[in-house]
Amino acid sequence: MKLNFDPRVKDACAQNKTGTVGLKVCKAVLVGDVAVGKSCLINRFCHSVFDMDYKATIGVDFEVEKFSVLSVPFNLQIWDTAGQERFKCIAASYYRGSNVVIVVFDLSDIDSMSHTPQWKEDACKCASDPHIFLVGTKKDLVSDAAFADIEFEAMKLANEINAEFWAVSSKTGENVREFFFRLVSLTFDKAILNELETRKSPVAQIGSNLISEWLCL
Ligand SMILES: Nc1nc2c(ncn2[C@@H]2O[C@H](COP(=O)(O)OP(=O)(O)OP(=O)(O)O)[C@@H](O)[C@H]2O)c(=O)[nH]1
Repeated sequence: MKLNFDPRVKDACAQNKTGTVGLKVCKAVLVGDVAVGKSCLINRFCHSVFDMDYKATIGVDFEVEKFSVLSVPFNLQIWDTAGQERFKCIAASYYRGSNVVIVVFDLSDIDSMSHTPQWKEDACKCASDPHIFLVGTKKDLVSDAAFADIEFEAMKLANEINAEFWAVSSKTGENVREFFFRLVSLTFDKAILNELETRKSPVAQIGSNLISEWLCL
């Protein structure tokens, strides 16, 4: 899959012979109703597996995927939260500092889509200017005709909550890698552009360390 990067980001990375652009870390959090398929989406991407049996997430789970993007190391932290009401408080304490909020719903359960604006609002309260994705799962369960209607509604909703819409299936793997690679390229771009911005500003320097490095952006 071909990833598109901002030309300034490409230049900065191409000139990074001395490794001055260090490790970038991105925190992504998945939120959404019970059993919409959050854990399956992560397991499909991180471990290439799919399990038909439902095992509820207790509180939160966590995975790290390591990439090299344009020769710069990039770690994607993926936080899987529980959809069950009784774990909501625990899960919410892990939203803090997220760079990406992935609001998940089940394409075969329209109710789960109607709850996504609330999930988004709760998660974004503690996130830091995050990219927002609206992800419809279980695409394999809906017919093409039904999908066309749901897609129309989902795009409208995505527009309202400032999100990018993706439809995926963790069962077949459709769009899963494409979705995560898109997420990685967007957040990598943003991290590098932030760093370039910070470098331009003399007040942003503490001794010889850049604030962005100090903050691990
Ligand atoms: N057919 C189909 N089933 C799926 C898909 N993704 C998940 N499922 C099923 O949906 C059920 C719930 O999936 P999970 O990933 O555990 O859901 P969750 O959102 O993490 O649930 P909580 O941990 O309770 O919040 C499981 O039985 C999965 O096998 C999919 O793409 N297609």
